[in-house]
Amino acid sequence: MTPARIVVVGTGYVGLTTGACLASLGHFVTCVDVDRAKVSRLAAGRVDILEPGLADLVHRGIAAGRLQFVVGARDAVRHAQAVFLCVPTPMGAGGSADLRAVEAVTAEIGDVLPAGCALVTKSTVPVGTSQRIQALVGRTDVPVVSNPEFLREGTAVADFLGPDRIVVGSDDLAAARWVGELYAELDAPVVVADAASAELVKYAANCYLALKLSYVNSIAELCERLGADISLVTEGMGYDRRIGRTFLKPGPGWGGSCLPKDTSALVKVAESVNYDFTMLTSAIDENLAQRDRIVAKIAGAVGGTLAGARIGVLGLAFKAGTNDLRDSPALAVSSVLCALGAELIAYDPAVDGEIAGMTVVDDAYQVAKDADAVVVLTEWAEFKHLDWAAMAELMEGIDVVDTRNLLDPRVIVDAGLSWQGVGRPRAAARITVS
Ligand SMILES: NC(=O)c1ccc[n+]([C@@H]2O[C@H](COP(=O)([O-])OP(=O)(O)OC[C@H]3O[C@@H](n4cnc5c(N)ncnc54)[C@H](O)[C@@H]3O)[C@@H](O)[C@H]2O)c1
Ligand SMILES: O=c1ccn([C@@H]2O[C@H](COP(=O)(O)OP(=O)(O)O[C@H]3O[C@H](CO)[C@@H](O)[C@H](O)[C@H]3O)[C@@H](O)[C@H]2O)c(=O)[nH]1
Repeated sequence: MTPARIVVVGTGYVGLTTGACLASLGHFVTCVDVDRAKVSRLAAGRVDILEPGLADLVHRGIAAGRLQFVVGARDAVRHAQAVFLCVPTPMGAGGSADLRAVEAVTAEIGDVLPAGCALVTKSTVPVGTSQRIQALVGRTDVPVVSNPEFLREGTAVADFLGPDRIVVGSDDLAAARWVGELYAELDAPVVVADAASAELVKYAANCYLALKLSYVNSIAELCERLGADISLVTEGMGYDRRIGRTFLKPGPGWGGSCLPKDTSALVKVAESVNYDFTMLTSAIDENLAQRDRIVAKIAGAVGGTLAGARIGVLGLAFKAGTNDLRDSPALAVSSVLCALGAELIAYDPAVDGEIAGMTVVDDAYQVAKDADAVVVLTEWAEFKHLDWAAMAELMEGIDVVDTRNLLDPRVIVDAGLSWQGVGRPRAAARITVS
Protein backbone atom coordinates (compact mmCIF):
# COMPACT_ATOMS: atom_id res chain seq x y z
CA MET A 1 0.00 0.00 0.00
CA THR A 2 1.11 3.61 -0.52
CA PRO A 3 2.71 4.99 2.62
CA ALA A 4 0.26 6.98 4.71
CA ARG A 5 0.72 10.09 6.86
CA ILE A 6 -0.02 8.89 10.37
CA VAL A 7 -0.15 10.66 13.72
CA VAL A 8 0.14 8.61 16.91
CA VAL A 9 -1.03 10.34 20.09
CA GLY A 10 0.63 9.02 23.25
CA THR A 11 4.18 7.62 23.22
CA GLY A 12 3.95 4.93 25.92
CA TYR A 13 4.27 1.17 25.44
CA VAL A 14 1.57 1.09 22.79
CA GLY A 15 2.04 4.48 21.13
CA LEU A 16 5.79 4.30 20.77
CA THR A 17 5.67 0.72 19.52
CA THR A 18 2.87 1.60 17.09
CA GLY A 19 4.70 4.68 15.81
CA ALA A 20 8.07 2.99 15.39
CA CYS A 21 6.58 -0.15 13.82
CA LEU A 22 4.29 1.72 11.40
CA ALA A 23 7.33 3.79 10.35
CA SER A 24 9.23 0.54 9.79
CA LEU A 25 6.39 -0.56 7.49
CA GLY A 26 7.05 2.52 5.34
CA HIS A 27 4.53 5.03 6.71
CA PHE A 28 5.35 8.60 7.70
CA VAL A 29 4.64 8.87 11.39
CA THR A 30 4.48 11.78 13.79
CA CYS A 31 4.30 10.77 17.45
CA VAL A 32 2.76 13.26 19.86
CA ASP A 33 2.84 13.40 23.63
CA VAL A 34 1.99 15.93 26.33
CA ASP A 35 5.15 15.02 28.21
CA ARG A 36 7.68 17.50 26.80
CA ALA A 37 10.69 15.91 28.44
CA LYS A 38 9.76 12.51 27.00
CA VAL A 39 9.28 13.99 23.53
CA SER A 40 12.74 15.59 23.70
CA ARG A 41 14.34 12.34 24.80
CA LEU A 42 12.58 10.37 22.06
CA ALA A 43 13.48 12.95 19.41
CA ALA A 44 17.10 12.39 20.49
CA GLY A 45 16.57 8.63 20.11
CA ARG A 46 16.41 7.87 23.84
CA VAL A 47 13.87 5.16 24.74
CA ASP A 48 13.14 4.74 28.47
CA ILE A 49 11.07 1.57 28.39
CA LEU A 50 12.58 -1.88 28.22
CA GLU A 51 11.35 -3.35 24.91
CA PRO A 52 13.68 -5.42 22.76
CA GLY A 53 14.18 -3.91 19.31
CA LEU A 54 12.23 -0.73 20.03
CA ALA A 55 15.16 1.69 20.37
CA ASP A 56 16.64 0.32 17.15
CA LEU A 57 13.37 0.88 15.25
CA VAL A 58 13.10 4.40 16.68
CA HIS A 59 16.66 5.23 15.53
CA ARG A 60 16.02 3.80 12.08
CA GLY A 61 12.70 5.62 11.75
CA ILE A 62 14.28 8.95 12.68
CA ALA A 63 17.25 8.39 10.37
CA ALA A 64 14.95 7.50 7.45
CA GLY A 65 12.89 10.67 8.00
CA ARG A 66 9.78 8.57 8.61
CA LEU A 67 9.45 9.11 12.36
CA GLN A 68 9.32 12.31 14.36
CA PHE A 69 8.28 13.33 17.87
CA VAL A 70 6.44 16.52 18.72
CA VAL A 71 4.35 18.20 21.40
CA GLY A 72 0.92 19.48 20.36
CA ALA A 73 -1.60 17.17 18.73
CA ARG A 74 -3.61 20.01 17.18
CA ASP A 75 -0.84 21.11 14.84
CA ALA A 76 0.42 17.60 14.21
CA VAL A 77 -2.85 16.22 12.83
CA ARG A 78 -3.59 18.89 10.22
CA HIS A 79 -2.35 16.77 7.29
CA ALA A 80 -2.88 13.31 8.75
CA GLN A 81 -4.67 10.49 6.95
CA ALA A 82 -5.02 8.52 10.19
CA VAL A 83 -4.69 9.49 13.84
CA PHE A 84 -4.09 6.65 16.32
CA LEU A 85 -5.14 7.34 19.91
CA CYS A 86 -2.73 5.49 22.21
CA VAL A 87 -3.37 7.38 25.43
CA PRO A 88 -4.00 5.75 28.81
CA THR A 89 -7.40 4.40 29.83
CA PRO A 90 -6.67 3.53 33.48
CA MET A 91 -9.11 2.19 36.02
CA GLY A 92 -11.26 5.08 37.10
CA ALA A 93 -13.18 5.61 40.29
CA GLY A 94 -15.68 2.79 40.65
CA GLY A 95 -13.72 0.42 38.41
CA SER A 96 -14.76 1.62 34.94
CA ALA A 97 -12.27 2.69 32.27
CA ASP A 98 -11.31 6.33 32.67
CA LEU A 99 -11.73 7.85 29.22
CA ARG A 100 -10.66 11.38 30.06
CA ALA A 101 -7.42 11.27 28.04
CA VAL A 102 -9.21 9.83 24.98
CA GLU A 103 -11.89 12.50 25.24
CA ALA A 104 -9.38 15.29 25.85
CA VAL A 105 -7.42 14.45 22.71
CA THR A 106 -10.62 14.09 20.68
CA ALA A 107 -11.79 17.49 21.85
CA GLU A 108 -8.36 18.97 21.11
CA ILE A 109 -8.14 17.77 17.50
CA GLY A 110 -11.75 17.15 16.40
CA ASP A 111 -12.27 20.37 14.45
CA VAL A 112 -8.88 20.43 12.71
CA LEU A 113 -8.78 16.86 11.43
CA PRO A 114 -8.70 16.84 7.62
CA ALA A 115 -11.85 15.51 5.95
CA GLY A 116 -11.60 11.73 5.50
CA CYS A 117 -8.92 11.29 8.17
CA ALA A 118 -9.57 8.11 10.17
CA LEU A 119 -9.64 8.61 13.94
CA VAL A 120 -8.42 5.27 15.27
CA THR A 121 -8.70 4.08 18.88
CA LYS A 122 -5.84 1.79 19.78
CA SER A 123 -6.30 2.50 23.47
CA THR A 124 -8.44 -0.15 25.16
CA VAL A 125 -11.90 1.40 25.37
CA PRO A 126 -15.31 0.05 26.36
CA VAL A 127 -18.02 -0.74 23.86
CA GLY A 128 -19.73 2.44 22.82
CA THR A 129 -16.59 4.59 22.88
CA SER A 130 -16.39 4.85 19.07
CA GLN A 131 -19.90 6.28 19.05
CA ARG A 132 -19.01 8.63 21.87
CA ILE A 133 -15.91 9.84 20.01
CA GLN A 134 -17.92 10.27 16.82
CA ALA A 135 -20.41 12.42 18.74
CA LEU A 136 -17.62 14.45 20.35
CA VAL A 137 -15.98 15.10 16.97
CA GLY A 138 -19.40 16.10 15.67
CA ARG A 139 -18.46 15.49 12.04
CA THR A 140 -19.53 12.87 9.51
CA ASP A 141 -16.43 13.29 7.35
CA VAL A 142 -14.14 11.79 10.01
CA PRO A 143 -14.66 8.03 10.39
CA VAL A 144 -13.91 6.57 13.82
CA VAL A 145 -12.27 3.14 13.73
CA SER A 146 -11.53 0.78 16.60
CA ASN A 147 -8.21 -1.03 16.18
CA PRO A 148 -7.44 -2.65 19.53
CA GLU A 149 -3.85 -3.60 20.29
CA PHE A 150 -2.87 -7.02 21.62
CA LEU A 151 0.88 -6.61 22.18
CA ARG A 152 2.42 -7.81 25.43
CA GLU A 153 4.98 -5.81 27.32
CA GLY A 154 8.47 -7.20 26.96
CA THR A 155 7.70 -8.50 23.45
CA ALA A 156 5.92 -5.41 22.13
CA VAL A 157 7.78 -5.04 18.82
CA ALA A 158 7.71 -8.74 17.98
CA ASP A 159 3.99 -8.89 18.84
CA PHE A 160 3.16 -5.78 16.80
CA LEU A 161 5.04 -6.99 13.72
CA GLY A 162 3.95 -10.61 14.08
CA PRO A 163 0.40 -10.38 15.44
CA ASP A 164 -1.96 -13.34 15.72
CA ARG A 165 -4.60 -11.09 14.17
CA ILE A 166 -5.46 -7.51 13.38
CA VAL A 167 -8.91 -6.29 14.40
CA VAL A 168 -10.47 -3.24 12.79
CA GLY A 169 -14.03 -2.19 13.49
CA SER A 170 -16.19 0.71 12.50
CA ASP A 171 -19.69 1.54 11.51
CA ASP A 172 -17.93 2.78 8.34
CA LEU A 173 -16.62 -0.54 7.04
CA ALA A 174 -14.64 1.02 4.19
CA ALA A 175 -12.71 3.08 6.73
CA ALA A 176 -12.11 -0.02 8.86
CA ARG A 177 -10.77 -1.90 5.82
CA TRP A 178 -8.50 1.02 4.92
CA VAL A 179 -7.02 1.02 8.44
CA GLY A 180 -6.51 -2.76 8.08
CA GLU A 181 -4.55 -2.11 4.90
CA LEU A 182 -2.05 0.04 6.76
CA TYR A 183 -0.74 -3.31 8.05
CA ALA A 184 -0.70 -4.93 4.59
CA GLU A 185 3.00 -5.80 4.95
CA LEU A 186 2.23 -8.04 7.92
CA ASP A 187 1.24 -11.65 7.54
CA ALA A 188 -1.82 -11.76 9.78
CA PRO A 189 -5.55 -12.34 9.42
CA VAL A 190 -7.57 -9.13 9.49
CA VAL A 191 -10.91 -9.26 11.27
CA VAL A 192 -13.21 -6.53 9.99
CA ALA A 193 -16.08 -5.86 12.34
CA ASP A 194 -18.62 -3.33 13.49
CA ALA A 195 -17.32 -0.91 16.12
CA ALA A 196 -18.96 -2.57 19.12
CA SER A 197 -17.63 -6.04 18.23
CA ALA A 198 -14.11 -4.75 17.69
CA GLU A 199 -14.17 -2.95 21.01
CA LEU A 200 -15.44 -6.05 22.77
CA VAL A 201 -12.83 -8.36 21.21
CA LYS A 202 -10.14 -6.63 23.25
CA TYR A 203 -11.88 -7.02 26.61
CA ALA A 204 -13.10 -10.50 25.78
CA ALA A 205 -9.53 -11.60 25.00
CA ASN A 206 -7.87 -10.03 28.05
CA CYS A 207 -10.58 -11.25 30.40
CA TYR A 208 -10.36 -14.74 28.97
CA LEU A 209 -6.63 -14.74 29.73
CA ALA A 210 -7.38 -13.58 33.29
CA LEU A 211 -9.99 -16.32 33.70
CA LYS A 212 -7.49 -18.90 32.49
CA LEU A 213 -4.88 -17.72 34.97
CA SER A 214 -7.28 -17.64 37.92
CA TYR A 215 -8.38 -21.13 36.96
CA VAL A 216 -4.79 -22.34 36.88
CA ASN A 217 -4.04 -20.72 40.24
CA SER A 218 -7.11 -22.46 41.67
CA ILE A 219 -6.01 -25.81 40.27
CA ALA A 220 -2.55 -25.17 41.76
CA GLU A 221 -4.17 -24.65 45.14
CA LEU A 222 -6.04 -27.92 44.71
CA CYS A 223 -2.74 -29.59 43.78
CA GLU A 224 -1.27 -28.48 47.10
CA ARG A 225 -4.24 -29.76 49.05
CA LEU A 226 -4.46 -33.05 47.13
CA GLY A 227 -0.78 -33.84 46.80
CA ALA A 228 -0.64 -33.37 43.01
CA ASP A 229 1.92 -31.39 40.99
CA ILE A 230 0.65 -28.45 38.90
CA SER A 231 3.59 -28.65 36.50
CA LEU A 232 2.51 -32.17 35.51
CA VAL A 233 -1.19 -31.28 35.54
CA THR A 234 -0.69 -28.31 33.20
CA GLU A 235 1.67 -30.31 30.99
CA GLY A 236 -1.07 -32.90 30.63
CA MET A 237 -3.72 -30.24 30.01
CA GLY A 238 -1.62 -28.20 27.61
CA TYR A 239 -1.21 -30.93 24.99
CA ASP A 240 -4.94 -30.64 24.39
CA ARG A 241 -5.00 -28.20 21.47
CA ARG A 242 -8.34 -26.85 22.60
CA ILE A 243 -6.66 -25.67 25.79
CA GLY A 244 -3.18 -24.77 24.52
CA ARG A 245 0.10 -24.69 26.39
CA THR A 246 0.41 -21.02 27.17
CA PHE A 247 -0.99 -19.02 30.08
CA LEU A 248 -0.93 -22.08 32.29
CA LYS A 249 1.74 -21.01 34.76
CA PRO A 250 0.58 -20.38 38.31
CA GLY A 251 2.09 -17.44 40.12
CA PRO A 252 1.52 -14.76 42.74
CA GLY A 253 -1.60 -13.61 40.88
CA TRP A 254 -1.91 -11.86 37.54
CA GLY A 255 -1.17 -8.17 37.25
CA GLY A 256 0.30 -5.53 34.98
CA SER A 257 -1.15 -2.41 33.48
CA CYS A 258 -3.89 -4.21 31.54
CA LEU A 259 -5.48 -7.36 32.96
CA PRO A 260 -6.56 -5.88 36.32
CA LYS A 261 -8.09 -2.71 34.86
CA ASP A 262 -9.64 -4.46 31.87
CA THR A 263 -11.33 -7.18 33.95
CA SER A 264 -12.72 -4.48 36.22
CA ALA A 265 -13.89 -2.40 33.25
CA LEU A 266 -15.71 -5.34 31.64
CA VAL A 267 -17.52 -6.11 34.90
CA LYS A 268 -18.69 -2.48 34.87
CA VAL A 269 -19.71 -2.63 31.21
CA ALA A 270 -21.72 -5.77 31.98
CA GLU A 271 -23.36 -4.02 34.93
CA SER A 272 -24.38 -1.17 32.66
CA VAL A 273 -26.52 -3.63 30.68
CA ASN A 274 -27.78 -5.41 33.81
CA TYR A 275 -25.60 -8.47 33.39
CA ASP A 276 -24.00 -9.78 36.54
CA PHE A 277 -20.70 -11.18 35.21
CA THR A 278 -20.12 -13.47 38.19
CA MET A 279 -17.59 -15.63 36.34
CA LEU A 280 -15.35 -12.63 35.88
CA THR A 281 -15.83 -11.22 39.38
CA SER A 282 -14.91 -14.66 40.73
CA ALA A 283 -11.71 -14.60 38.69
CA ILE A 284 -10.85 -11.19 40.16
CA ASP A 285 -11.64 -12.41 43.69
CA GLU A 286 -9.60 -15.53 43.12
CA ASN A 287 -6.68 -13.34 42.06
CA LEU A 288 -6.81 -11.47 45.37
CA ALA A 289 -7.13 -14.77 47.24
CA GLN A 290 -4.03 -16.04 45.44
CA ARG A 291 -2.04 -13.07 46.71
CA ASP A 292 -3.27 -13.76 50.24
CA ARG A 293 -2.26 -17.42 49.94
CA ILE A 294 1.21 -16.37 48.79
CA VAL A 295 1.56 -14.04 51.78
CA ALA A 296 0.44 -16.87 54.09
CA LYS A 297 3.00 -19.19 52.49
CA ILE A 298 5.77 -16.67 53.07
CA ALA A 299 4.60 -16.14 56.66
CA GLY A 300 4.70 -19.91 57.15
CA ALA A 301 8.27 -19.99 55.86
CA VAL A 302 9.39 -17.61 58.60
CA GLY A 303 7.61 -19.42 61.41
CA GLY A 304 4.22 -17.78 61.15
CA THR A 305 5.11 -14.23 62.16
CA LEU A 306 6.17 -11.68 59.59
CA ALA A 307 6.80 -8.92 62.13
CA GLY A 308 10.55 -8.43 62.32
CA ALA A 309 11.29 -11.10 59.69
CA ARG A 310 13.90 -10.17 57.09
CA ILE A 311 12.68 -11.23 53.65
CA GLY A 312 14.81 -11.16 50.53
CA VAL A 313 12.66 -10.36 47.48
CA LEU A 314 13.76 -11.42 44.00
CA GLY A 315 11.76 -9.58 41.35
CA LEU A 316 9.54 -6.51 41.42
CA ALA A 317 8.27 -6.10 37.85
CA PHE A 318 4.84 -7.56 37.06
CA LYS A 319 6.49 -10.20 34.89
CA ALA A 320 9.97 -10.89 33.55
CA GLY A 321 11.23 -8.95 30.55
CA THR A 322 9.82 -5.57 31.55
CA ASN A 323 10.66 -2.77 33.96
CA ASP A 324 6.97 -1.93 34.33
CA LEU A 325 5.80 -1.89 37.93
CA ARG A 326 2.18 -0.94 37.25
CA ASP A 327 -0.14 -3.23 39.22
CA SER A 328 2.71 -5.63 39.84
CA PRO A 329 1.73 -8.66 41.96
CA ALA A 330 5.29 -8.58 43.33
CA LEU A 331 4.68 -5.10 44.70
CA ALA A 332 1.21 -6.04 45.97
CA VAL A 333 2.59 -9.03 47.89
CA SER A 334 5.54 -6.97 49.14
CA SER A 335 3.33 -4.21 50.44
CA VAL A 336 1.30 -6.69 52.50
CA LEU A 337 4.53 -8.23 53.86
CA CYS A 338 5.70 -4.75 54.78
CA ALA A 339 2.38 -3.84 56.41
CA LEU A 340 2.69 -7.00 58.51
CA GLY A 341 6.05 -5.83 59.80
CA ALA A 342 8.56 -7.64 57.57
CA GLU A 343 11.80 -5.98 56.58
CA LEU A 344 12.20 -6.25 52.80
CA ILE A 345 15.41 -6.21 50.78
CA ALA A 346 14.58 -6.41 47.08
CA TYR A 347 16.35 -6.85 43.77
CA ASP A 348 15.04 -6.73 40.21
CA PRO A 349 17.43 -6.67 37.25
CA ALA A 350 15.32 -4.05 35.46
CA VAL A 351 14.30 -1.85 38.37
CA ASP A 352 16.28 0.66 40.38
CA GLY A 353 15.45 3.69 42.48
CA GLU A 354 13.47 3.94 45.67
CA ILE A 355 10.31 2.03 46.45
CA ALA A 356 8.41 2.72 49.66
CA GLY A 357 8.53 -0.04 52.26
CA MET A 358 11.66 -1.79 51.03
CA THR A 359 15.35 -1.39 50.39
CA VAL A 360 16.10 -1.89 46.70
CA VAL A 361 19.61 -3.24 46.12
CA ASP A 362 21.51 -3.79 42.91
CA ASP A 363 22.50 -7.42 43.13
CA ALA A 364 20.71 -10.59 44.07
CA TYR A 365 23.25 -11.72 46.65
CA GLN A 366 22.61 -8.64 48.80
CA VAL A 367 19.01 -9.81 49.03
CA ALA A 368 20.12 -13.07 50.63
CA LYS A 369 22.30 -11.44 53.29
CA ASP A 370 20.88 -12.32 56.73
CA ALA A 371 17.48 -13.11 55.16
CA ASP A 372 15.12 -15.36 57.08
CA ALA A 373 13.61 -16.37 53.74
CA VAL A 374 14.10 -15.53 50.07
CA VAL A 375 11.04 -15.12 47.86
CA VAL A 376 10.98 -15.20 44.05
CA LEU A 377 8.17 -12.93 42.85
CA THR A 378 9.11 -12.30 39.20
CA GLU A 379 10.33 -15.05 36.88
CA TRP A 380 13.62 -13.51 35.68
CA ALA A 381 15.73 -16.34 34.21
CA GLU A 382 18.87 -14.99 35.90
CA PHE A 383 17.50 -16.05 39.31
CA LYS A 384 17.77 -19.67 38.14
CA HIS A 385 21.44 -19.20 37.47
CA LEU A 386 22.39 -17.68 40.83
CA ASP A 387 24.96 -19.52 42.90
CA TRP A 388 22.43 -20.89 45.36
CA ALA A 389 25.13 -22.35 47.60
CA ALA A 390 26.50 -18.82 47.96
CA MET A 391 22.96 -17.54 48.60
CA ALA A 392 22.56 -20.18 51.33
CA GLU A 393 25.82 -19.09 52.96
CA LEU A 394 24.56 -15.52 53.17
CA MET A 395 21.08 -16.37 54.47
CA GLU A 396 20.08 -16.58 58.09
CA GLY A 397 17.18 -18.99 57.41
CA ILE A 398 16.84 -21.83 54.92
CA ASP A 399 13.54 -21.17 53.13
CA VAL A 400 13.07 -20.23 49.50
CA VAL A 401 9.51 -19.46 48.42
CA ASP A 402 9.35 -19.63 44.64
CA THR A 403 6.00 -18.10 43.65
CA ARG A 404 6.77 -18.60 39.94
CA ASN A 405 7.97 -22.23 40.10
CA LEU A 406 11.08 -20.89 38.41
CA LEU A 407 13.89 -22.62 40.26
CA ASP A 408 14.98 -26.23 40.10
CA PRO A 409 14.08 -27.58 43.56
CA ARG A 410 17.02 -30.03 43.40
CA VAL A 411 19.49 -27.14 43.03
CA ILE A 412 17.97 -25.40 46.04
CA VAL A 413 18.03 -28.53 48.18
CA ASP A 414 21.60 -29.31 47.09
CA ALA A 415 22.49 -25.82 48.34
CA GLY A 416 21.20 -26.79 51.77
CA LEU A 417 17.94 -24.87 51.48
CA SER A 418 14.23 -25.76 51.49
CA TRP A 419 12.12 -24.97 48.43
CA GLN A 420 8.41 -24.42 48.13
CA GLY A 421 6.65 -23.36 44.99
CA VAL A 422 3.01 -23.00 44.02
CA GLY A 423 0.97 -26.16 43.48
CA ARG A 424 4.01 -28.41 43.72
CA PRO A 425 5.35 -30.68 46.45
CA ARG A 426 7.81 -29.01 48.79
CA ALA A 427 11.46 -29.98 48.67
CA ALA A 428 12.81 -29.88 52.20
CA ALA A 429 16.43 -29.18 53.09
CA ARG A 430 18.35 -32.32 53.97
CA ILE A 431 19.16 -32.49 57.64
CA THR A 432 22.86 -33.18 57.97
CA VAL A 433 23.97 -34.86 61.19
CA SER A 434 27.54 -34.02 62.11
N1 LIG B 1 0.79 -1.55 27.86
C1 LIG B 1 0.32 -2.54 27.11
O1 LIG B 1 0.90 -3.63 27.04
C2 LIG B 1 -0.93 -2.36 26.30
C3 LIG B 1 -1.24 -3.30 25.31
C4 LIG B 1 -2.41 -3.14 24.58
C5 LIG B 1 -3.25 -2.07 24.81
N2 LIG B 1 -2.92 -1.16 25.78
C6 LIG B 1 -3.79 0.00 25.94
O2 LIG B 1 -3.16 1.11 25.27
C7 LIG B 1 -3.41 2.33 25.96
C8 LIG B 1 -2.10 3.00 26.32
O3 LIG B 1 -1.40 2.16 27.21
P1 LIG B 1 0.17 2.34 27.48
O4 LIG B 1 0.56 1.22 28.37
O5 LIG B 1 0.88 2.55 26.19
O6 LIG B 1 0.16 3.71 28.30
P2 LIG B 1 1.42 4.53 28.84
O7 LIG B 1 1.03 5.07 30.13
O8 LIG B 1 2.66 3.70 28.71
O9 LIG B 1 1.56 5.71 27.77
C9 LIG B 1 0.58 6.66 27.55
C10 LIG B 1 1.22 7.93 26.98
O10 LIG B 1 0.17 8.84 26.64
C11 LIG B 1 0.58 10.15 27.00
N3 LIG B 1 -0.60 11.00 27.14
C12 LIG B 1 -1.49 11.05 28.16
N4 LIG B 1 -2.44 11.95 27.90
C13 LIG B 1 -2.14 12.51 26.70
C14 LIG B 1 -2.74 13.51 25.90
N5 LIG B 1 -3.86 14.13 26.29
N6 LIG B 1 -2.16 13.84 24.73
C15 LIG B 1 -1.02 13.21 24.33
N7 LIG B 1 -0.40 12.26 25.05
C16 LIG B 1 -0.97 11.90 26.22
C17 LIG B 1 1.37 9.95 28.29
O11 LIG B 1 2.22 11.06 28.55
C18 LIG B 1 2.13 8.65 27.98
O12 LIG B 1 3.38 8.93 27.36
C19 LIG B 1 -4.29 1.95 27.16
O13 LIG B 1 -5.64 2.08 26.79
C20 LIG B 1 -3.96 0.48 27.38
O14 LIG B 1 -5.02 -0.21 27.99
C21 LIG B 1 -1.78 -1.27 26.52
O1 LIG C 1 1.21 -18.33 32.43
C1 LIG C 1 1.16 -17.18 32.87
C2 LIG C 1 1.13 -16.04 32.04
C3 LIG C 1 1.04 -14.77 32.62
N1 LIG C 1 0.98 -14.64 33.97
C4 LIG C 1 0.85 -13.30 34.59
O2 LIG C 1 -0.21 -12.60 33.96
C5 LIG C 1 0.04 -11.20 33.95
C6 LIG C 1 -0.13 -10.64 32.57
O3 LIG C 1 0.86 -11.16 31.71
P1 LIG C 1 0.88 -10.79 30.15
O4 LIG C 1 -0.47 -11.06 29.58
O5 LIG C 1 2.03 -11.46 29.52
O6 LIG C 1 1.15 -9.23 30.27
P2 LIG C 1 0.76 -7.92 29.47
O7 LIG C 1 1.99 -7.41 28.82
O8 LIG C 1 0.04 -7.06 30.45
O9 LIG C 1 -0.23 -8.36 28.29
C7 LIG C 1 -1.63 -8.51 28.43
O10 LIG C 1 -2.29 -7.26 28.42
C8 LIG C 1 -2.03 -6.49 27.22
C9 LIG C 1 -2.70 -5.14 27.39
O11 LIG C 1 -4.05 -5.17 27.10
C10 LIG C 1 -2.56 -7.26 26.01
O12 LIG C 1 -2.34 -6.50 24.83
C11 LIG C 1 -1.86 -8.61 25.94
O13 LIG C 1 -2.38 -9.36 24.83
C12 LIG C 1 -2.12 -9.35 27.25
O14 LIG C 1 -1.42 -10.60 27.24
C13 LIG C 1 1.44 -11.03 34.53
O15 LIG C 1 1.35 -10.68 35.90
C14 LIG C 1 2.07 -12.41 34.35
O16 LIG C 1 3.09 -12.68 35.29
C15 LIG C 1 1.02 -15.75 34.80
O17 LIG C 1 0.94 -15.65 36.03
N2 LIG C 1 1.10 -17.00 34.22
